[in-house]
Amino acid sequence: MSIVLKVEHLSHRYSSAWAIRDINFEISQHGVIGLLGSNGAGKSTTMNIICGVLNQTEGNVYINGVDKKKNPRLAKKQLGFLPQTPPLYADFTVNEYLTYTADLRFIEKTKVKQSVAEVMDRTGISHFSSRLIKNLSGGYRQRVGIAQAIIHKPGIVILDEPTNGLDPNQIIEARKLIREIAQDHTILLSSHVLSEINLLCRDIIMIESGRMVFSDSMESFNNYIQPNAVLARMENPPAENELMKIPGVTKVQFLTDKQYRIFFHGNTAISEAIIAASMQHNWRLTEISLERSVLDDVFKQLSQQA
Ligand SMILES: Nc1ncnc2c1ncn2[C@@H]1O[C@H](COP(=O)(O)OP(=O)(O)OP(=O)(O)O)[C@@H](O)[C@H]1O
Repeated sequence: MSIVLKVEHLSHRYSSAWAIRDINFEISQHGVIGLLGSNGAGKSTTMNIICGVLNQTEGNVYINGVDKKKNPRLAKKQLGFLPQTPPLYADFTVNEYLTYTADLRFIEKTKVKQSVAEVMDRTGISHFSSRLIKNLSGGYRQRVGIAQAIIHKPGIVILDEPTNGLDPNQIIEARKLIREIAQDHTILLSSHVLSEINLLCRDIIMIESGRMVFSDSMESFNNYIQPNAVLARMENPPAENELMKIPGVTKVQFLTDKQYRIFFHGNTAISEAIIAASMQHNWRLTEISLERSVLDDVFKQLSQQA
């Protein structure tokens, strides 16, 4: 299987401080790969280097086998990029902007019109072709941003926090579009939200404080990370101190007057204990599920296991 993106011993230093140190990974097939890390972990720095916006201090990036340092123009031809702030021109119409980006991407003059029409269709923005970008909603602007990233049909598409700042409906639409695009592109997508990566990605690369702390399939990540909270709903809800009496429970958070996040320590049979207590005291438990998405705890677990 051919390797679409290879990152080798990548490090970067801004003035005196290192932002990333010795990042290594390979991506070799279609689908979405998640780059997870908290704010300031080094996601944008890594992506900006891969895309040629920033030159690394150390290490190498190969796109479809092409060394980005030695042959940047050829490497960048095979890559599409949506930075955290989409590079849109507010006073252009969608059609004008995409025609301009087609030109920047060296699409042959005779094929520009067709490429713009195709990409607008692909990203669901054809009906806004003549609208000024400044008059589009956030969700549609993001679609235009994704359209410019795939107009030249690159092998790999880099999306830096693509759902950040969108409202819940726009997030659902953006995820749907990303899944569709992933059918014939490899996508590297960054986020600081674990549930986002969990929903969209096949594989996960996790960085923290500039270091890579995990790289494997989403499935192994979920098996590796021990759950440490339970989400529960009770129709006859007990007081916090009643729940704290269950062995292993360390903290109780009220989400609504009937819903709780119950943190526990080292006991995966906690659900059984909560169910038993609910039966005994008639709390009328109607929903219960294990939660793995509290990012700070994930980092803590990974650094303890490293
Ligand atoms: N231009 C810069 N000059 C100096 N330091 C920088 C610069 N850009 C980023 N940094 C620092 O490098 C580290 C990594 O930042 P980076 O933006 O790559 O993280 P991130 O994971 O993308 O975070 P966020 O999700 O907040 O964008 C941070 O400590 C940040 O403060």
